[in-house]
Amino acid sequence: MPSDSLRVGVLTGGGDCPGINAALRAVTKSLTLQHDAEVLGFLDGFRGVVDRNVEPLHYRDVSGILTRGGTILGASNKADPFNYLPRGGADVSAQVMRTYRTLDLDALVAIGGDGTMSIAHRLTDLGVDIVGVPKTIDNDLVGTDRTVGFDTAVSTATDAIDRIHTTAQSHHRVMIVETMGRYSGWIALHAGVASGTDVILLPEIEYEVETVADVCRDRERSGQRFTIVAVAEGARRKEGDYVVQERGDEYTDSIRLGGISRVLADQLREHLDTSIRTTVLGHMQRGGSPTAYDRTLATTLGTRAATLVAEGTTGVMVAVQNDAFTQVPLDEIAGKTRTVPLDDPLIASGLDVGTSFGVAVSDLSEAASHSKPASPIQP
Ligand SMILES: Nc1ncnc2c1ncn2[C@@H]1O[C@H](COP(=O)(O)OP(=O)(O)OP(=O)(O)O)[C@@H](O)[C@H]1O
Ligand SMILES: O=P(O)(O)OC[C@H]1O[C@](O)(CO)[C@@H](O)[C@@H]1O
Ligand SMILES: [Mg+2]
Repeated sequence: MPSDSLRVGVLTGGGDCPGINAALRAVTKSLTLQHDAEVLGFLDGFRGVVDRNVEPLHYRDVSGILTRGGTILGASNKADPFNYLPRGGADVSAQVMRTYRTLDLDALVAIGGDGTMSIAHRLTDLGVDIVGVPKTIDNDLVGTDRTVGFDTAVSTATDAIDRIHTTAQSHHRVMIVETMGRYSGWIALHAGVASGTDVILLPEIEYEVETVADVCRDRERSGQRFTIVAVAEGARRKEGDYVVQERGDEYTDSIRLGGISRVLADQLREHLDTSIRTTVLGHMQRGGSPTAYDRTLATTLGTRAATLVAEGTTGVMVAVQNDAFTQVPLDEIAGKTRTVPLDDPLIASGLDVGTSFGVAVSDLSEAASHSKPASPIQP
């Protein structure tokens, strides 16, 4: 169906998060209002591209979704066209190319996380013109300081830990709160510092059980008869393994992390008589209305993606670096994970206010001085 006007497909890949709808609204409104483009929305991420399950997106379709969590298009984290799980892991990228050409698309906007950007990069090599928009509560995409959804997840986790605080205090307990984030500890670090937790355990710093137990004991001795621990789902004890909730080809990465809070509780019980309770925040962190920050970030990144598509700059992801907006080539992002660097200023500030990161401060300072830039993690 040839057409003179710009035709752009848009999809939302990977796990959902607050602010995706705000980005979708920005992309669609900007393309239709400023560039007179036609916008087509694929349903359920790349699944919709493979199955050609697509709907036109008009201005009115994205009116009123700025504040709404989730994604009106639906998402899938099992629809990698190069390893298409609904068809036993087959390579169905040729089907993606057929859809792209049959619909006569000029470009595709992919709103997603690291997995989506890796797929986008491979499709770029096949001739698809793609612009990525970074979203994920995990904040683990390289090339951008912030991803849409992270700020809201941190707010939700902070609010939850604040609530845990009062019951911990009343019952003189050790309370362990488990956050999401896969192999990076951004949510635990930010929510932990924001809520003043006593211990923050990150995937980037393998913890020592004895050090965590010492913090609880020292607090009790000094009259503070409760301790709050924020633990990222990807955290593990020194020389220990990741705690995996489920394994299977149907899961992203073949591994679904989860359960470290209960493992840690059992480890601490070997050292403490104190009552210990655990809370897994889980998918609650992915829900709710986006914060003002996530709404403005999504709107800025979404409109910039539309502008890039209109001027023909593709093969990039829009990004924010040092408070300035920019774009990064997809080949610099694909297959990488942005972990928390040990010299992150928030770790230093946490240490300054007496927060433990589960290891001796001297060990941490030593490691920070040798810390390398973020690199891909092979679990
Ligand atoms: N390095 C990679 N290269 C190619 N495909 C990948 C890679 N990492 C993940 N994928 C695939 O990308 C798809 C989406 O990945 P994932 O579920 O991680 O979503 P995402 O876009 O990264 O968003 P989020 O991490 O926020 O959920 C999955 O099908 C996954 O198998
Ligand atoms: O949607 P699922 O398969 O439960 O995935 C959960 C994972 O997705 C995320 O919510 C976002 O990547 C991670 O923090 C978490 O480990
Ligand atoms: Mg991912």
